[in-house]
Amino acid sequence: MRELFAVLVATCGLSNPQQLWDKYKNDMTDDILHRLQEQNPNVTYSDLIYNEGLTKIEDQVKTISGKDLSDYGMIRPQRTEEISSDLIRELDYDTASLQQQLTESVPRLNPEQRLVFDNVVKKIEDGEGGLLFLDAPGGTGKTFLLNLLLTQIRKDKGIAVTVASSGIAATLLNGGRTAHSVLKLPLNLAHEEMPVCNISKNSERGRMLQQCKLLVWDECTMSHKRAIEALDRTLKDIKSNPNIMGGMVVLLAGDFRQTLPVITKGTPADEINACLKASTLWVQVKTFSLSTNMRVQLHNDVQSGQYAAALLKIGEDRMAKDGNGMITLDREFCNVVHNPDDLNNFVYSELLTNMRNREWLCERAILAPTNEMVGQINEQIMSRVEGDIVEFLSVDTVMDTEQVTSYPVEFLNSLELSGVPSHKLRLKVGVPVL
Ligand SMILES: Nc1ncnc2c1ncn2[C@@H]1O[C@H](COP(=O)(O)OP(=O)(O)OP(=O)(O)O)[C@@H](O)[C@H]1O
Repeated sequence: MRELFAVLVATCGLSNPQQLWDKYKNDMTDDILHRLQEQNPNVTYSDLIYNEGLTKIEDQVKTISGKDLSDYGMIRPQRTEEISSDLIRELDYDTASLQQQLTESVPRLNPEQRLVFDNVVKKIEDGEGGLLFLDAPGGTGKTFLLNLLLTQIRKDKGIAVTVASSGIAATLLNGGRTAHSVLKLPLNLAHEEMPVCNISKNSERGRMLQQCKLLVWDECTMSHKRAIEALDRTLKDIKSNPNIMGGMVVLLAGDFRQTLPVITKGTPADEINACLKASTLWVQVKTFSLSTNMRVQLHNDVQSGQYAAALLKIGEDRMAKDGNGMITLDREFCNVVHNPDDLNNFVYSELLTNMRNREWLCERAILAPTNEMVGQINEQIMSRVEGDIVEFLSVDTVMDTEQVTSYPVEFLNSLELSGVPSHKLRLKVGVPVL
C-alpha cells in the first residue's frame, strides 16, 4: 500500500497527498505496528511509527522522481541522519563547561560589551526578535562578546546559529560556518531582485531555524544586502511570522570601514549600492558600537594601539590625500618595498632552509589583489627553489560535441575563473602547495 501511495504521489499529480496520508496512515503503517507489537504487545500507533512509514514512502518517491515529499506539498519525515547533521550539531555542547565559561567571562565584559550582551539576552528572553548591528573595529572585543552570547544561549540547550561571510571569520566563532552553506544563499545575488534562501519550512534546516533563538552573522558588511534580505524573507516564511527576521533575534557584526561587498566588474557606486546600509531593512536596524581597543587596554600594547588608530583614520577618510586622491602610508604604519622582488626577499628571506618548516610557513603570507599577480609572485618564489618545473594541466574538453567549435581549446585554457585553480599549474618537487 505504501508503494502504491508513493507511485501516486510521484507520478499522478495528487491535489492533496497530505490529506490522503493523514486519512490512511494507520493502514499504511500497520506492518510496522505489528513488528513492534511482537516485542511489546502494548505498543500502539505513534508519531514514531508514522515517521518510519513516511520515511519509507519518501525513499520510494525519491527513487521514482528524485524529489522529496515537501516538493509535493507534504510534511517530510524526520530522518535521524538529518537530525544529527543539523539539530544535533547545534545542540552538541557541554553545558557545564559553557556555564563555567560564562561565570568566568561575563564579569570581565567592559561597559560597552555589557550593554550589548544585556540587550541581546533581554530581547531573546522577552521573545521580541529584531535585527541588530554591532559596529566593531578590529581589536574591540567583538569575537569575545559574540562567543559569550552564543554560550549564554547554548548553556540552556537553546539553539544559537553562527555564520560569517568568509570562511576565515567563521573559524573564529564557536560552531561558526559560512553564511552561504548554512543559509543556502543563492549564488547570483547581484542578479536576482527578490532572492530567498534555498530552505523550505519542512526541511531539517528549516526546522532547526524555527527553533533557533539567536543568529549571529559576523563580517556581514562584506555580504551583499540581498543576502540579508533573502534571510529576512526566508525566516518570515519558515517561522510564519511577518515581523522582521520572522521574529528571531539576528545580530549582525562587522565594520563598514573594511571590505565592502565585491561586485564583479562593478564601480564603487555599485559596491555602495550593494552594501547593507543601502537596504530597505537598514532603517529597522538597532546599532550598537564597541570602541575600546581591548588589545591595547589589556596588554598595554602601544604599538597595537597606534596601528588600530591608523586603521580607523584610513577607514574614516581622515588621511591627507594628494591631487589624485591617493594617500601615503607612513613607515610607522607599515614597511614599504618598491618592487615584488624586494617583497619576496623580505617575507621569504630564508626560504630554502625553511621550506619544510610548517610553523615558519604559517607565520607569513603574501596577499595580492588579482590572480594574475598571484601567479607572478608564485613564479618568482619558485625560481629560487632548485629543480625542474612540472606542468599540470586541467581537463580542457567540451562535453557537448556540438559546442566544440564555439569553445576552442586555446580559449578554454585561457580562462582564469574565480575560485578555480588555473588551467596550468607549474610546480617543483618539494614546493609547499596551499
Ligand atoms: N572583556 C574582555 N575581557 C578580557 N579579554 C578580552 C575582553 N574583550 C576582548 N578581550 C580579548 O582582547 C583580544 C581582542 O578581542 P577580540 O579578538 O574579541 O577582538 P575583535 O574585535 O574580534 O578583533 P579583530 O576584529 O581584530 O579580530 C582577545 O585576546 C580577547 O580575548
